[in-house]
Amino acid sequence: SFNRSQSVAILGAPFSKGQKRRGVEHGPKAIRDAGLVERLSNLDYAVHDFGDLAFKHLEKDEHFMHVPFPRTVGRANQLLSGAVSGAVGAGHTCIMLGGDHSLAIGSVEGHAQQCPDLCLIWVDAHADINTPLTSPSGNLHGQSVAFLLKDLQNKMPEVPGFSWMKPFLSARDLVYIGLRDVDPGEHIILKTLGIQYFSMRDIDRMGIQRVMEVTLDHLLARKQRPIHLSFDIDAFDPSLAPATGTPVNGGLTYREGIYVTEEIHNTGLLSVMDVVEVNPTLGATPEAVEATTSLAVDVISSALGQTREGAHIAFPKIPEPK
Ligand SMILES: CC(C)[C@H](N)C(=O)N[C@H]1CN[C@H](C(=O)O)[C@@H]1CCC[B-](O)(O)O
Ligand SMILES: [Mn+2]
Ligand SMILES: [Mn+2]
Ligand SMILES: [Mn+2]
Repeated sequence: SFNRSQSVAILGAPFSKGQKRRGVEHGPKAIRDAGLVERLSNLDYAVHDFGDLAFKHLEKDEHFMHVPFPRTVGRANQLLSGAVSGAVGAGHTCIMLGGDHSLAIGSVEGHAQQCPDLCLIWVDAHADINTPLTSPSGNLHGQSVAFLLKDLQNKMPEVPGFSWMKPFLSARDLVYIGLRDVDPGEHIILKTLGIQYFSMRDIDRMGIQRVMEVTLDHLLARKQRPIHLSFDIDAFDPSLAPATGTPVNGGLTYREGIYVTEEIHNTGLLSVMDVVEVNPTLGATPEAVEATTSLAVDVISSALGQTREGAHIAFPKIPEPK
């Protein structure tokens, strides 16, 4: 059976072609510069930083319909898939630092190569479940989930660059938390597929404790299995995470976001976590960038076991004078 490893692998994915704003490719460096490795080393993990993947920009990469850079995005995700599969296969808990949210295609696919029974928790202001036929922008960071779901395959065209993969996830194995900006095409997909989601209104009604209880029961009650947590920093309120490409008012409080990751840690089943859409060039001030990057470090640390009540690994008992 699956048990959480004591070693964590950090994978940097400096990639931006799933959307149109420059700068999100600098996310991995900005999150590391906010002290990620030190913070994780203080927890009971061996930390292996695998560095950043080297993505190639493909010269000939014409639009597919209104979708930009399909082959570049597809190839990047093919590379990321192999890296995530390797890290999980080597027994690490894997932290993937984005980069834009199109990277979840490769991250979840690579994870599923090792853990085909994985479940996916998508924390985001957005559903990222447009198909090329419903997408208002064509940007692939708003379509990631549509590439993963078996239930959507007769609604998906063949997108150039993605022939290396096939869909593997069932709609029942996915839960959304934090939705507050869902496109019409996404809404009909969520309703038609009966996908379990908790919008910001649901969080207001139920409270985050009940949302997590229902989420983890929905995904784990029948069978314990590895969790893939795909965390878009724009799930947080823009007052907390301003340096991101598609901010939407009325997001998660700091305490709600940390409660989500504490509960996921406490399952002992976290296997891969994506932290995406940190764009250090979009902060209005250095303080705004720092707030966003340190929030990313906090949420990763919490998912890996940092607790608000403290811990005493270093002190087996209260020290006594000689
Ligand atoms: C684009 C603006 C006008 C809108 N408020 C916005 O953000 N919209 C979201 C929702 N659907 C859009 C799309 O599919 O292009 C945008 C994707 C965001 C992707 B994500 O990874 O950041 O979650
Ligand atoms: Mn988002
Ligand atoms: Mn997203
Ligand atoms: Mn975003």
